[in-house]
Amino acid sequence: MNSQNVDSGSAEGMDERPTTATDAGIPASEPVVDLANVTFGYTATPVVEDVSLTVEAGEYVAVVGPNGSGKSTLMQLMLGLLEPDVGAARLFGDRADRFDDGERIGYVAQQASAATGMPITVREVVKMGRFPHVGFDRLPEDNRELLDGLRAEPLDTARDVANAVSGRLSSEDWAVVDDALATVGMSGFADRRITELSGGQRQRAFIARALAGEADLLVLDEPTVGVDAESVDAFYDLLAALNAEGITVLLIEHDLGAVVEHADRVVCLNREVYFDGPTDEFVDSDALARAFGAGARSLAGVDG
Ligand SMILES: Nc1ncnc2c1ncn2[C@@H]1O[C@H](COP(=O)(O)OP(=O)(O)OP(=O)(O)O)[C@@H](O)[C@H]1O
Repeated sequence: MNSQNVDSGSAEGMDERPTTATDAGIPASEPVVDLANVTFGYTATPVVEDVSLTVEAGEYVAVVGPNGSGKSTLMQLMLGLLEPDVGAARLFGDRADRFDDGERIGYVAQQASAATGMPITVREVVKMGRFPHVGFDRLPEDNRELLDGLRAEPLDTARDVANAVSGRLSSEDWAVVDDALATVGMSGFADRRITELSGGQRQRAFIARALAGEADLLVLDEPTVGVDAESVDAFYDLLAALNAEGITVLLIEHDLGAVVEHADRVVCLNREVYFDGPTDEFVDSDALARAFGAGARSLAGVDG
């Protein structure tokens, strides 16, 4: 285990995170994302055409492409938020549009949209990550087991039932919340309002929410737009540490310099896939110029 706390180097909170696809309950052969010949258009004209790609558990994949090239649309197809006109999209082995295990996915939006109108504290944001895990689902399905629990450990079992009925977080849930805050280096900001944070801190709080939800896929849509350069570096260090723990990272990124530095694999899109492969091969290929047009000369300086 080598997770990092961005601020202090602590590895708290990551000990129980699955490290392999098999540990995570996913058959090793089951891709996290699987698109087969997917075509989609909002109108009769496709904005994503004949895209086939798979993302395996533990990968760090960046999707790049010019403005309007279909990146967000592709992400929505991957997550089952849009249905392909042609082809098939699968998520953790299920049809993406029928996938109902949402807590497995942590979504971090552009910070501009994440920032709006949330006068709640960081801890409250992170706590939301636990909501799918609380409630009746946590109680034993078998009544006999519940009765046995009441006999053997009446106080603990009664408290579990009360928590389930009220949807309250248990002390274990709060420990997960605190661990997630520590992992992203935000323990000291737990009681700060989310509106009173810098862009980079806010994005780390949203990552903590995903960790508290025990997500094993992180989907990030241009997460560092508007975040200052130093915080951007810390943010990517955090993503790398989480990926090293086995979390699959799927990143839409505008900043090609960051992609080249951090992602293992690049999918370069402009309606169709222009390139899909290891980042160093992308750097050496002509995919960038073809997808972005003749003006795209420098990886670090391209305005996607
Ligand atoms: N809800 C929608 N209804 C109709 N057209 C849409 C919708 N969303 C996106 N489009 C169009 O689909 C195309 C692809 O858009 P998309 O947002 O997927 O691209 P993108 O690569 O994410 O762009 P950007 O980098 O600017 O965020 C664009 O031409 C866009 O105008």
